[in-house]
Amino acid sequence: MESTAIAAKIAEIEAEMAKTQKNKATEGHLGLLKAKLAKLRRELIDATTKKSGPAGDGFDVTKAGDARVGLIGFPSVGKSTLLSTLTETESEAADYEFTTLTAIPGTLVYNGARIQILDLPGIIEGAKDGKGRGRQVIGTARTCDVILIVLDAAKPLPMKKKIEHELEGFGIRLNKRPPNIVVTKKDKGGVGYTATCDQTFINTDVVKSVCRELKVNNVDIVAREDCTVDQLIDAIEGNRAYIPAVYALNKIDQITIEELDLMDELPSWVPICASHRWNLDELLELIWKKLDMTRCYTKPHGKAPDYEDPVILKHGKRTIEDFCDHIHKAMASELKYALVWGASAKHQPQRVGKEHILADEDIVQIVKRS
Ligand SMILES: Nc1nc2c(ncn2[C@@H]2O[C@H](COP(=O)(O)OP(=O)(O)OP(=O)(O)O)[C@@H](O)[C@H]2O)c(=O)[nH]1
Ligand SMILES: [K+]
Ligand SMILES: [Mg+2]
Repeated sequence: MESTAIAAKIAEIEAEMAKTQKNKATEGHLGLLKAKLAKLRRELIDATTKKSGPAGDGFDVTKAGDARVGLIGFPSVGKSTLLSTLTETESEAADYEFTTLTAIPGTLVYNGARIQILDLPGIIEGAKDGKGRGRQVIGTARTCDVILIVLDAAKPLPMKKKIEHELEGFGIRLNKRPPNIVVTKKDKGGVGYTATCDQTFINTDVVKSVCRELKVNNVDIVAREDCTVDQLIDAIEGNRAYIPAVYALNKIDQITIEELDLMDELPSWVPICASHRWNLDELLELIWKKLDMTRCYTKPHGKAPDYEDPVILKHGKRTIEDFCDHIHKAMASELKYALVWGASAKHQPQRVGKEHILADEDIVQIVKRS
């Protein structure tokens, strides 16, 4: 199917879902519609990727530094103003929509880490289905370690919902973890389903019809937590990007204190004013927390630790071996043991091997085999 035909079909199903009341009797039908949607969206993503090659997935900007943060939002919410404020890069800002037409990278050094910030064109409703440069923007969002959703503080909620809908439709899951469902595809034997705990939303019938709709005919599925149909579909599809998100509510200079007080309550939200540099410290702190990176300081034998230039380790890659790999390729194979001072050490220093997991701000001395 052509992209536009797929997009039309998607809109049709979304309309039917909106019309369908949510209750026990319609659960199966809704599950089926969700599976249909997932399949169409997969086709749509494939159509984009195949037509324009690998770069067509997003903008052609090389990843640089220790992490990438992308600015996503409707036009004119202040993304470019924010990029220019946070980094040395100047990205044109103006009071008309679609000022920014491509991805503009800037760099920020925070806690010794080099963070690439990507200013992106504004997205609009229907972006995931090919409107404007939306699909390219969302494709780029998939490559980010944190997505910074920029909203206008004057009307944040409807915008937030719409943007989340666009990102979700492209397989991005914000501030969520992958569901605990084990999916094992196989060559024959049909659909097998078991659950290790009580299930509120799914059962054998639901699993079978969802699999049929997704054209996954031979598979074993084990649900290891109480999961929704959406989570089931995500687990079967398997190409979801689980990315932490921060919501920046920009232009708080234009709202009242009372309105501001209400917003402070929401998790992952930071009210800011990019043009006056208000509250950017809190924003960066939250981004840093969501990036979940570990700083480790090297300590050459007989010298003080180097606090200026930490080794930055990413989430899930924080062993001594990862630390060695960061310094140079052969280091891990030359390692005899390491001495570690800090939160991960049982005593100061602790002598550890390759598998030891480091904590933020640990100090590491590598001892090589002679
Ligand atoms: N009052 C106020 N205006 C702001 C703030 N931040 C940005 N603006 C203004 O909002 C307008 C849009 O800003 P941009 O930075 O171009 O917004 P954008 O999101 O990059 O827009 P597009 O690239 O067109 O999607 C400009 O006139 C900015 O000066 C803010 O914190 N407060
Ligand atoms: K603008
Ligand atoms: Mg812009």
